[in-house]
Amino acid sequence: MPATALRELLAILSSSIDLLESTCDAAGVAVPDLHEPFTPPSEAFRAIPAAAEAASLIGAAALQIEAIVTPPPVTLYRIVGGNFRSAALRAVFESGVTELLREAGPQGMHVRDIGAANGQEPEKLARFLRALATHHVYREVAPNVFTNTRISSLIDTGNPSKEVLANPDKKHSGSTGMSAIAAHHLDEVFKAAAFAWETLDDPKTRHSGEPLDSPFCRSIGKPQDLWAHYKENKMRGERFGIAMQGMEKMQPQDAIVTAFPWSTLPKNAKIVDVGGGIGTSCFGLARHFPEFKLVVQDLPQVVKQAGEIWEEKFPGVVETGRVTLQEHDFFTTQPQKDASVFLVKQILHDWSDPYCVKILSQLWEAAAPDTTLLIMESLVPLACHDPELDAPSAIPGAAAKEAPAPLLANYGATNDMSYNIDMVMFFMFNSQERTFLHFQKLLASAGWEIVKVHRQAGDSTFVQSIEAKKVEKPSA
Ligand SMILES: C[S@@+](CC[C@H](N)C(=O)[O-])C[C@H]1O[C@@H](n2cnc3c(N)ncnc32)[C@H](O)[C@@H]1O
Repeated sequence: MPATALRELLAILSSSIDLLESTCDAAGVAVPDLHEPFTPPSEAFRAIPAAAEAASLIGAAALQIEAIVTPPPVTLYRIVGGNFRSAALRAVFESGVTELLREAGPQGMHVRDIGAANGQEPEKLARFLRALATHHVYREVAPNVFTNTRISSLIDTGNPSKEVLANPDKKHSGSTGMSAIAAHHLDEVFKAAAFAWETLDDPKTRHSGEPLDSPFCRSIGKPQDLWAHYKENKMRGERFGIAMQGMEKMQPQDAIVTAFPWSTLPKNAKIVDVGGGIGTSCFGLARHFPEFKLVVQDLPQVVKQAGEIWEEKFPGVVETGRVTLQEHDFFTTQPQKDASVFLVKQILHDWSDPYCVKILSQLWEAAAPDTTLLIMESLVPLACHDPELDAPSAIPGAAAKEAPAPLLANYGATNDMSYNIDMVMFFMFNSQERTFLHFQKLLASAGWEIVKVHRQAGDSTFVQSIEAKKVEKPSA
């Protein structure tokens, strides 16, 4: 009798669990405990490529088995009801429940006591928490008594619950940034998402790539892009700055250091982080390559925030001139003409193709012949095998590792962060994440040629780095 998909998936599951356990045993690292709070060291196993691959296969196989055996309406409603759970998470998160549960410890806290501390209605809290506990975000350890899990602890600001509740606008200060990115997605992105169909249904905005035709603009009821919105809404703007650090936390620690062979550059190389935000990428570079000259460019209000954060993290480094924080609009002439590397991380995904060409053209004008353009973005994989990337001439690293059949080639929902971010880009900016071939064409149109794609060990990250060199600009 031929093996059924279920049996094939079980075989993948079983051999991958064996491999994960033996690899972790050999390396002396543990497979994380779902009930323990998240800590960065608990992710150590994922730095071992074999363990990371085994974990991806386990997740992909388990989710595919689940899709086969679960009643279809239940699976459908996991999608339909995604926003219901987002709303529940926002309610418990914004009312300081995660911090209260951290302080209560592993025995948990009764919703009555949570309500007494945060002023919320205990019964409503219990309903939200239970819905989330069903997905391992929080845990009901006894009737109406909840604790954090590895997942819910990710959005712990780490600050005392009293401070979080008394001063909610400042609660992300000093956090890892994960709480801020989640809060950003649960707030302005969540609301923008609700207007996706209205934007597509409207013939005036259906085919547009203009930022002001985004679902976000529809959600706030005015033609104002996110950056202008943040100038007006200081809390959201500051939260976004901290959220960018959270973005980094979703990737392997110091992913920037392995994103490119930095040590091949001259000791005093100048790295220009274009649209660098508060300079999150440069934190890692500053730590590992103390002789590099780092320039972080962004809009004025972000540069101001960056100044405060750099002073806190690396006191005095800006005064030494090792790190320059520069106000610069990347649609205008690039002032740095002697860059070894133009680092452009998670910028192009904010803009539709015609805008990206403008940004890339400014960099092309300022680049020396040996300047490297390093773009860090998600290279979105197809959900099936990508035959276009089979060609022997394909650029090294262009093709993502694909999962074996009968798994989805992209490892399914265990690897869906790039699709999440792609949706966010549409909601907020009317822009997108791109496939490798899309990037290749886009860069070529602005005079850049991709020479290599650097992928992280195990490729468990959702941000890859695309190395490109300046070539002749195609004639218009
Ligand atoms: C998604 S964030 C990425 C930040 C940073 N590269 C990172 O990965 O942490 C996009 C950044 O682009 C900046 N930005 C938007 N428009 C800009 C412009 N015209 N010139 C320079 N920076 C801009 C925003 O202020 C924001 O910091």
